[in-house]
Amino acid sequence: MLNTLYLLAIPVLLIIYNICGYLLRRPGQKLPYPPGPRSLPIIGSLFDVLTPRTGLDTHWAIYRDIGNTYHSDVLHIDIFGDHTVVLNSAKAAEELLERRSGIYSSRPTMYMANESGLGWNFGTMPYTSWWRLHRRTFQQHFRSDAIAAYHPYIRQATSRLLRSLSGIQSTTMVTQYDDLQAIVRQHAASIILYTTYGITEKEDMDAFIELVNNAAESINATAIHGSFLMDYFPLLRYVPAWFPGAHFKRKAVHWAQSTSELVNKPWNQLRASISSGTAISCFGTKCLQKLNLTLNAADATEDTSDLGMSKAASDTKMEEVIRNCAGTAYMAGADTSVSLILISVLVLSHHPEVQAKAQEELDQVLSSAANSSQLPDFSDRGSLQYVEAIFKEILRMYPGVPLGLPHCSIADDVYEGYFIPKGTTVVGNAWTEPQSGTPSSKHSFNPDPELYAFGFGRRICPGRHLALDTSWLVLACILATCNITRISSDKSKEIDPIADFADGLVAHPQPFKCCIIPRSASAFELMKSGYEVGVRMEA
Ligand code: HEM
Repeated sequence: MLNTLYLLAIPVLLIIYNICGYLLRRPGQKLPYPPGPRSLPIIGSLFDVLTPRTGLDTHWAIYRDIGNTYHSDVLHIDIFGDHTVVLNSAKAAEELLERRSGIYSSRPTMYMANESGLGWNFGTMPYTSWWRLHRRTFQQHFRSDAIAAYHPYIRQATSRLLRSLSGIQSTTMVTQYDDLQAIVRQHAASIILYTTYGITEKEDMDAFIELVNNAAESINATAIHGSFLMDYFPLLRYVPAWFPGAHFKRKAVHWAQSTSELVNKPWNQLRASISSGTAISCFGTKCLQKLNLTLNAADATEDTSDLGMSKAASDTKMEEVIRNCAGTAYMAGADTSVSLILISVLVLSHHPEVQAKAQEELDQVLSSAANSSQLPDFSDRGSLQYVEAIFKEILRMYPGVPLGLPHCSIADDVYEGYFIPKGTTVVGNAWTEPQSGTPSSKHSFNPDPELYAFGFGRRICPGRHLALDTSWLVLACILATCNITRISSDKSKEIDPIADFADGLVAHPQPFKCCIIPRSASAFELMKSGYEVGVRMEA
């Protein structure tokens, strides 16, 4: 009975919602919306977006294909009166999200993410002074020059990754996806936990890796606009979790538990280590130290005026900002670099000729360095142009967060004669670059994929310097020491690196197998010793 009532309520709410939307439409709106699927009464283009074509369809591939159908790089999708504009070209994304960033830097209200307790994650916040305060606090410590201070730890973590890969190699020829994924996850999480909270203890690390793996599911599932009906019907958030059919609410309650633990547990641990005098210098300690210095200084200059409250009240708020930034970094950094490294391994396994050419370059550059038989280091990066080209090409062909986080317009706008109303969700689709060729077919890039894989304008990923340094070093070290091959006896089950990705905010390849084999006995030794032998200091 309750189920029937619930099902009847949905169309009634839809009709009221659409009538309100129609009545509220601005009279001046004469220009057409950008091209897109025909909008049916009430539901709009819902079926064009939802229709599963194969079990492996992803939102970014669907958007790209709809764009091809309508021969337009700017698409308009209307679902239940909610406007989404998808930008399927660098040109359109650059014009709207970069040049007109004054209009397009907000976020749509992410109802399901908020219900899942993600309101503290500043990636989900609209363009307000509260967001600006978070962004400024975060950026100061994740700039390119600030990241260089973490290079010694990134080398250590890369040594651990190589050692684990060499361990797999000694026990079995075939690298199973689960083993590879576990090694890469451990690597990414250890770097972000160290840089953010100064966490180095193995037991702590393991518990926190498990925590972020559970919590990352929430942002992965909720951040693509329209993944949940609640994005179109905010009223659904008032449905109680016990209500029949309200699976989404039960999911949100479950996620809210992990996301709350994620933002609080490592933060409380950092606070405790500061109190006991055992804290390691990291994002959290540096921010808190700066806050204390500012509070104690007579000429305090920390700009908290944005908060619109007294200095005393803003102290507590500032600590909340720092805690939120740390939690956002922890969540954003633990999953994304994993996808980039796994994609790199998968793509390289399909291109032995590219590996051979990169190894030629690496051998040449490393043998001319003062101490031969070394691993590539950050100071070699400028000389490794072919490795750089591979890295950029992988970012271009397989951007790890293809749709980024949704932007939202805060004013009416017109682009190429099309009307984009205020409040439109605007999505830059980075998955539209050609996925043909080999991961080495280019040496110059316009646009630079290092930028476009990381989003746009004022919301561009502020963690990209850490992500790029971390992933580049892994790629260069694996290329220097290993050959990656496909499993020839298992061809029927090979993963097509172009098609087979799981849908969600972060694009993870479907499980695949490969062989990661040391190139020689000395390469095997190097994998086991890592940077511990002959670490070169930064120039
Ligand atoms: C390969 C790894 C990564 C990729 C591909 C990536 C990509 C992205 C993309 C596409 C966005 C959305 C930008 C937009 O709205 O236009 C984003 C946002 C963000 N990323 Fe990353 N990211 C990566 C790693 C990281 C890391 C390691 C951190 C933290 C240290 C981080 C922190 C953030 C934050 C805080 C935001 C939200 C920015 C805001 O809303 O103002 N990301 N990232």
